[in-house]
Amino acid sequence: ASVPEMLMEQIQPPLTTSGGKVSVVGVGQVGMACAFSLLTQHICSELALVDVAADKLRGEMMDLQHGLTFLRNVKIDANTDYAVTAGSRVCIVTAGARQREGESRLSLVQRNVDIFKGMIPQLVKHSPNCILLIVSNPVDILTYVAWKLSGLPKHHVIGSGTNLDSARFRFHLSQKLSVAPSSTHGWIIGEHGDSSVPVWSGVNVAGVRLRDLNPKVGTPEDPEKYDELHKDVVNSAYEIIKLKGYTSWAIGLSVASLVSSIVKNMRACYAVSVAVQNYHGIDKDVFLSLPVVLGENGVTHVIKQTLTEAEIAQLQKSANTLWDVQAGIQF
Ligand SMILES: NC(=O)c1ccc[n+]([C@@H]2O[C@H](COP(=O)([O-])OP(=O)(O)OC[C@H]3O[C@@H](n4cnc5c(N)ncnc54)[C@H](O)[C@@H]3O)[C@@H](O)[C@H]2O)c1
Ligand SMILES: O=C1N[C@](c2ccsc2)(c2cccc(Nc3ccc(F)cc3)n2)CC(O)=C1Sc1ccccc1Cl
Repeated sequence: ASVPEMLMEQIQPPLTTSGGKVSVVGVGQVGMACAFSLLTQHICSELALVDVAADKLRGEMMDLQHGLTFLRNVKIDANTDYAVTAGSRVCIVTAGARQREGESRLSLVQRNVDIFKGMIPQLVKHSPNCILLIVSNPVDILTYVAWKLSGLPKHHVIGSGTNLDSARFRFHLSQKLSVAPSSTHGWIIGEHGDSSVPVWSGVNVAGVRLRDLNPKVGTPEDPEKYDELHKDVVNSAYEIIKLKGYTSWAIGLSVASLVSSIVKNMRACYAVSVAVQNYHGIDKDVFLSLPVVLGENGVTHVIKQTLTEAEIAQLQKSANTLWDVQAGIQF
């Protein structure tokens, strides 16, 4: 008899799949930060990695596997073949071409569309009921592209959107108030990145709105310059790129938080990129960030914020800009 046969008596064959499988496509800086955050926060019971760079892919898989002694047992697998992702609850997409020096957004979009054409149908073929979570940039446009290529219902496709923007905003607010970031609340919505929209009416600590304490909060006339907090969100993104060349830890943690709400059906609220046609007077078929409820079947509710005319105008301007870029895409 073999050692395993002498060691243990099999009662029944163990299942080869679990209910908590998550796949990450793209094992670059962002993808690996997502993977590490998922593992160390015990969010998934299975993790599959995919990339075109076969050696890096295998190296990252082995390196994570060797840390399992210090974690709960997670089945970690990796392959350039998408079959490795079969049965995933969530597929996180961080793969993509990086913007070249001076490259136009449309050019970068088309290069990423061409990458998505080979990726998205494969993910859906192996996990037809998965939630697609797009991180690759430009994230709002690529979330629309992923939805178009996937054939999935819109509420099964989300982009990380302004989840990271909001997290950075809450951090900067926490530093100004000397209160923990988890207790300083503020929602940034709309287009991810330079044109995001801070909803100042909702900025609060323990339900006390800063606008009720000082109506000038968020306006250029504010002597305490709270409006600088939104500028800091954008500036810090550029500063990190200048300092370390990429961003990883905050986006990895923010993505893991989104995945946690989905796989554990927590129904927590996040500002993520969703199909926004017919919300706030937006008539274009685009994806922008709004506060939504995330559960195991994806987006179950959109929170109906009261926005100012200026905020709505910014959303509609972004919707038109994205629609113009989307019109130029060769699917
Ligand atoms: N949404 C956000 O808030 C946010 C924040 C940070 C970064 N990002 C975006 O995340 C993306 C990844 O950033 P990064 O720093 O990890 O880039 P990276 O270059 O380090 O990693 C990209 C990975 O994608 C892989 N890849 C390329 N083509 C592929 C394909 N066809 N199939 C599978 N894998 C493929 C590459 O081999 C590489 O490992 C970028 O688009 C970046 O702009 C988004
Ligand atoms: O923290 C980042 N880093 C990135 C980055 C990561 C690796 S190389 C560049 C970043 C940083 C700064 C600008 C920028 N612009 C951009 C626009 C469209 C694209 F398709 C790709 C990148 N992107 C990618 C990205 O989306 C972020 S969040 C971010 C960016 C700009 C403004 C506000 C926020 Cl919250």
